[in-house]
Amino acid sequence: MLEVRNIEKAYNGKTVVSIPALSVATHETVGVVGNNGAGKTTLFRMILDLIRPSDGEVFLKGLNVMQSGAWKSYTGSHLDEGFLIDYLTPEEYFRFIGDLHGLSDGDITERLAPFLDFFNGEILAQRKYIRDFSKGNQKKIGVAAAALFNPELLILDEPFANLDPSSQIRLKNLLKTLRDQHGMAILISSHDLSHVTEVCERIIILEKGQLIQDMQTTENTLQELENYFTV
Ligand SMILES: Nc1ncnc2c1ncn2[C@@H]1O[C@H](COP(=O)(O)OP(=O)(O)OP(=O)(O)O)[C@@H](O)[C@H]1O
Repeated sequence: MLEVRNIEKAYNGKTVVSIPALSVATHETVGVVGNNGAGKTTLFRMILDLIRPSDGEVFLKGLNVMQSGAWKSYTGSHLDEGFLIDYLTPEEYFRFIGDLHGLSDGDITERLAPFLDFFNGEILAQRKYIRDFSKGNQKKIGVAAAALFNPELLILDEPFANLDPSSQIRLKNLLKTLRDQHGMAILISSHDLSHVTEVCERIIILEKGQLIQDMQTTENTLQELENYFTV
C-alpha cells in the first residue's frame, strides 16, 4: 500500500526526517510514536505530498505521490484543522467531501451514523461554521470526513489530541471498527501509547527523525513503550 524509500527532509541544513525504508501493507494498522519534534507530522506531510522531501520518494500502490494523484481517491487524511474549510458548516463540508467521492446524501447519512455517539450531539444541526467549533469538535469533523468515503488508507495525525476521555474511547472503538469491518489500512501518530497500541497491530518509534524501532504489537508493547519513554 505505502512504501517510503530513502526519504529525507532538512530545514536550514538540519535533517528532521531520515528514513531509509518503511512499508505499510494493505489492511495494516500502524502507529507512529515519538516525542515532540521527532518528525511524525513531517513524515505524514511528505506521504501526502504536502511538502516535498529533500531526498527520496513515497509510493502509494506503487505510484510516486509526487507524480500521480491516483492515491487521493483511496486515501483519507486529517492532519490538522487546516484540512477543513472554515466557512462551511459540518454538513456542507461532509457534502463537499462526499461529492468528491461520488457519495449521495443517503450514503453520507449512512456513513456518519457510526460517528453520532462520537459527535455527542455537538456537530450536526448546529447552524455553525466549522471555524466556530472548538478544537476538539473540529478534530471530530476532520476525522469523520477523512473516513467518510471508506478509504483504503486512513492517515491521522494525533487523532486523540484535544478530545475529552469519552470521545477518545469512542474514537478508539471507531478506528477498531474501520480496521476490522472495512479492512482499512490505518497510519496514525499519537502521544497516547495506550490508545495507539490498542488500535494498531504495529508500532514505529521515531526519534529525531530516525526510525528507531518497528515492532508488532503484543501484550507487552505498551509496557515496552512506557519503559522506552521513561527518562
Ligand atoms: N517548516 C519548518 N521549518 C523549519 N523546521 C521545521 C518545519 N516544520 C517542521 N520543522 C522541524 O522539524 C522537526 C520535526 O517536526 P514535526 O512537527 O514533524 O515533529 P512531530 O513529531 O510531529 O512533533 P509533535 O509531536 O510535537 O507534533 C522539528 O524540529 C520541527 O521544528
